[in-house]
Amino acid sequence: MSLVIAEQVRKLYRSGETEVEALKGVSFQIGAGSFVSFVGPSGSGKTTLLNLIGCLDAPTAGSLTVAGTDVATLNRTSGAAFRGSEIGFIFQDFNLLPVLSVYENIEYPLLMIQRTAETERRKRVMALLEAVGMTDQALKHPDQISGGQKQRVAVARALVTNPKLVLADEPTANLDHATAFMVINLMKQMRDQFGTTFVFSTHDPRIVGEAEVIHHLEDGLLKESEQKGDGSHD
Ligand SMILES: Nc1ncnc2c1ncn2[C@@H]1O[C@H](COP(=O)(O)OP(=O)(O)OP(=O)(O)O)[C@@H](O)[C@H]1O
Repeated sequence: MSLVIAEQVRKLYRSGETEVEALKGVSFQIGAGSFVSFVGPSGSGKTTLLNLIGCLDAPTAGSLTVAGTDVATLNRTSGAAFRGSEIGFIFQDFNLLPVLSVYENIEYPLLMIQRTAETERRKRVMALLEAVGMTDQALKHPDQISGGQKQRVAVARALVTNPKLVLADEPTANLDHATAFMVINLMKQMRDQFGTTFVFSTHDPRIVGEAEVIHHLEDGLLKESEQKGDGSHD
């Protein structure tokens, strides 16, 4: 079953007289429960594509379906509700709130987006803290933990709403190689444990090999797609 279906997706940015065609017609499908990477040089369109899949922006042409919803049918309000229930986000600069503890950062989407009751919130946050190995750091604040630990917290926060899809734009850009490798493998473990589909972008050839499906973007076009092994998992 495909969670994301893109057909001839184009994105044109206009500012004044200038036009940039960031995506020039890309087609692909992302299977539910898969671990996928978009790789390509700077300016190839990775962020643009992840923003479209994340319903943060709309395609100029073509069709894009995410979790059964044609993203063109979403407006500002329904788009926000859709993202809140179906999609988790991980960012390269972690985006943790400095005034909140590790526990509160993970809990935040449940309060702000899903308005979950307290007992259920506690249950979910504790389970995610455990899953990402951060239980003993729960009361610390972001400035008291390492970059790798911050990204672990961000992975937990992305998963706490139980989304079908987690999107990570260059999640390892601010991490050294060993830590980058650990974070990517944590994401893979989370896919195994929760069945969540993970899609990340990178231009780091050292970690891209960890993905099971690799889409190569170049100048707004999909040049090649590789599937490693049989793509199946338990
Ligand atoms: N908001 C925007 N307005 C105008 N042009 C844009 C905008 N966002 C991106 N672009 C252009 O679209 C193209 C693709 O950019 P995009 O950020 O998607 O690439 P990328 O592969 O993510 O690059 P990087 O690895 O450097 O983040 C580039 O030419 C970029 O300058």
